[in-house]
Amino acid sequence: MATTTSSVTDICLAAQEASRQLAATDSATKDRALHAIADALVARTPEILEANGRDMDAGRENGLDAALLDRLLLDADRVAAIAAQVRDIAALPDPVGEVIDGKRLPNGLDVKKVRVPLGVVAVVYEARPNVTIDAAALCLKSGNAIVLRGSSSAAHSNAVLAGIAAQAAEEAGLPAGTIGLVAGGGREELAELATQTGIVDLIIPRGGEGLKNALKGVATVPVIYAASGNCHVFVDASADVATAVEIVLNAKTQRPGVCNAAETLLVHADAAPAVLPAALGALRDAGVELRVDGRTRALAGADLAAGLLDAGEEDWDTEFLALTLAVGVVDSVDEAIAHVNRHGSGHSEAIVTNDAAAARAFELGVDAACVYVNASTRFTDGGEFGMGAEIGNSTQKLHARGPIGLRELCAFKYVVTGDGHVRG
Ligand SMILES: NC(=O)C1=CN([C@@H]2O[C@H](COP(=O)(O)OP(=O)(O)OC[C@H]3O[C@@H](n4cnc5c(N)ncnc54)[C@H](OP(=O)(O)O)[C@@H]3O)[C@@H](O)[C@H]2O)C=CC1
Ligand SMILES: N[C@@H](CCC(=O)OP(=O)(O)O)C(=O)O
Repeated sequence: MATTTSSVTDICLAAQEASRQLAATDSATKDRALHAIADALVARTPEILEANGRDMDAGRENGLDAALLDRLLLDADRVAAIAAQVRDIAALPDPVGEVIDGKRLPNGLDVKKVRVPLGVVAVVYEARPNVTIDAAALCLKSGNAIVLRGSSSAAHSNAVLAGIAAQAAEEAGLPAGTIGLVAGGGREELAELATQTGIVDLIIPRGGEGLKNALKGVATVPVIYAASGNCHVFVDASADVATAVEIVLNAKTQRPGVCNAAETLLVHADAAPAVLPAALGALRDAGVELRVDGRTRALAGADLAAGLLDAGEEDWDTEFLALTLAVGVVDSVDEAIAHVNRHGSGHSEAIVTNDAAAARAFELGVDAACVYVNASTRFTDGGEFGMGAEIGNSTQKLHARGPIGLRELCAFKYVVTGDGHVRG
């Protein structure tokens, strides 16, 4: 069963014990466990919804806004979708044992580079209960034990979800400790988890810059940050106006509260007279608050100008996570790249262009996990990338970048086979 009363160290030690067995567990057993989890989630939906109802009541009492409540909410359809995602993960190829590289040395030694699980993965995440199951399923499939630490706002939902998953996994033959949940205390659990040196192999904090900063000073175990997304859409001089409007509208409004939503629109000065009135009009009609620089205001037209706010310097650095967008005009692709690299958070960046050279310059120049050419930033997602799901989107460069899926939850080892070889 998922543990909620043991100490953080006890939960991590149990996970470590489990991880040793999981690393050698065959694909069929892992897939059977994943299907058992999916079945149990569907069968025990009323229990999940009852627990989620308690989190929702507390969220309303604590004044969580509508977007956060929607993120927290589960209903029967959402539980069914979570279960379906677990089955999708089961259907993916097992990354463990995959030979990434191999060669026969001149001395006859056979050297294979083989994908292996990391061991124990700890995940700290926001008040989105589906992450409990997505993360557990990805870790299980990749042969890792997981220690979960969700938001206290989702504590009841997470306890039931993790409990169901842990029980189903154990009944399907996986070791106790495969799925652990830390949920007994407050934020100090983060430091406890992040200092389990020699027990936890990786911690993934999925959340905002506050979480990232809280970890930075204390973590002694390896960390992959799945942090904030200050994402941009740059409309180049050659862009088609209708395409540009559609992409920026999608990137900003399709789900404004997520990490891959756009927060700034940059427009090339040569395209601005045509693009800005169309884009700003569409964004305004979609309810977006627009914070603009002086050049944007001058080109917006009288009809739109009255509703525009002036952008302050801090707006270029702000992840609004809401229907708010900063808008500016730049004179070149290079200026756009420089702006993105200065203000972006290394998450997802898009260029809209019909010029191959501009696209190439943006691809090469922008330092981010995902660079889009003529597509919305909203695609940064493990599910959308065909990875089944994601633990989060890494905003750092080592060892994973962008969606963290099965392969990113693995390391590798060299398996070297000889025939009585000794080194002379
Ligand atoms: N790159 C990615 O994959 C993703 C990034 N995000 C980013 O997350 C942010 C939105 O999420 P938000 O709701 O703000 O999540 P938070 O960052 O506030 O919280 C996430 C988790 O971290 C904990 N936490 C937060 N701050 C601290 C701290 N100082 N010390 C210890 N624990 C802490 C929270 O605990 P508790 O709630 O109990 O306080 C929660 O479990 C956005 O910036 C978004 O871009 C979101 C999803 C995916
Ligand atoms: N990658 C996911 C978004 C992840 C995310 O940002 O989640 P959250 O901040 O909890 O709403 C998607 O594209 O839907």
